[in-house]
Amino acid sequence: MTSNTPKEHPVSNATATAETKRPTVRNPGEDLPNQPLPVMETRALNVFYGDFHAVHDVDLKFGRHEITALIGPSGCGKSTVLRCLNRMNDLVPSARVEGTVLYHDIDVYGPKVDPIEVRRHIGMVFQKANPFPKSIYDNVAYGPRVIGMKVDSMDDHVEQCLRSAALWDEVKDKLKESGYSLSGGQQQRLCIARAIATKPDIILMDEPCSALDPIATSAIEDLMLNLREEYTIIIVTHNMQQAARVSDRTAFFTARPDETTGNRTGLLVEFDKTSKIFGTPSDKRTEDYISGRFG
Ligand SMILES: Nc1ncnc2c1ncn2[C@@H]1O[C@H](COP(=O)(O)OP(=O)(O)OP(=O)(O)O)[C@@H](O)[C@H]1O
Repeated sequence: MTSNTPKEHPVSNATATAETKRPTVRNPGEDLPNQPLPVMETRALNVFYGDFHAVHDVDLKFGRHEITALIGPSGCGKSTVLRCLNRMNDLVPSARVEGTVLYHDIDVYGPKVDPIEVRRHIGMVFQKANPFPKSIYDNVAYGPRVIGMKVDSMDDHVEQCLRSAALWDEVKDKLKESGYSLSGGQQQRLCIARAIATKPDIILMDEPCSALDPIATSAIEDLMLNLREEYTIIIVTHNMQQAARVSDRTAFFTARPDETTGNRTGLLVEFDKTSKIFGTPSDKRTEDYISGRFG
């Protein structure tokens, strides 16, 4: 991210050595500070598509090495908020962002910030697995090569990324085969390996399991809990059980219709520890949603 960007940002994957990794994976919500120690933050985030006000005044803090789930009914702006975090909305011509998005106190929409660099630090995994039409090996090696990332051995790096994505044992004998030859769940893990290959700090996941069966979903959820030891993860999910199973904190959004136009603008209702949101939410709208009375 231009000269403003710290070269060695504090939670860089590159600095996570074997000694600094925690020996066991903690359970979601375990050992959680009351307030997140934010890696990323939105302040009064508003998003418009043309004249349509899609998201209103979102203030959120995403804690380091935590999984934050964004939940809420369809159209409340979860994906829109997620895409603002790594400037993916720049690719939508009608999209306009107001407010502030901070990454390690750097304004990601600042005039000197390069969106490509933002996306290098803040990777993304999409709803539908989208491997490149390349070999399994090249899917992982592509990003590091394109950005000229220095690695001692690309073979070792590819292996490490595939191991981190819990895919190595299944593909180590067919690295030259196409990424398309894998099952849907394996393709999604390949996309996760690809996302971490450029050593991001944060991984955004937009409904990463919605196209997967329960077994593949379970594998991705286990993987997320492991990845959280090194990365900060922000996930959009429609699956409330999934949010409850994997996330440390949950943000519940809803959509409020405009009285004159009827357009529905998304807003953040409540953000708290996941155990609180699913146990004793503070807002009736959250309670209605998680108990299935609405949405
Ligand atoms: N590219 C776009 N152009 C115009 N409007 C958009 C665009 N993307 C999203 N919207 C609108 O913005 C609002 C929020 O959409 P968004 O996809 O962020 O919600 P969501 O909560 O993620 O929904 P879902 O759960 O159905 O995926 C919706 O009204 C949607 O129609």
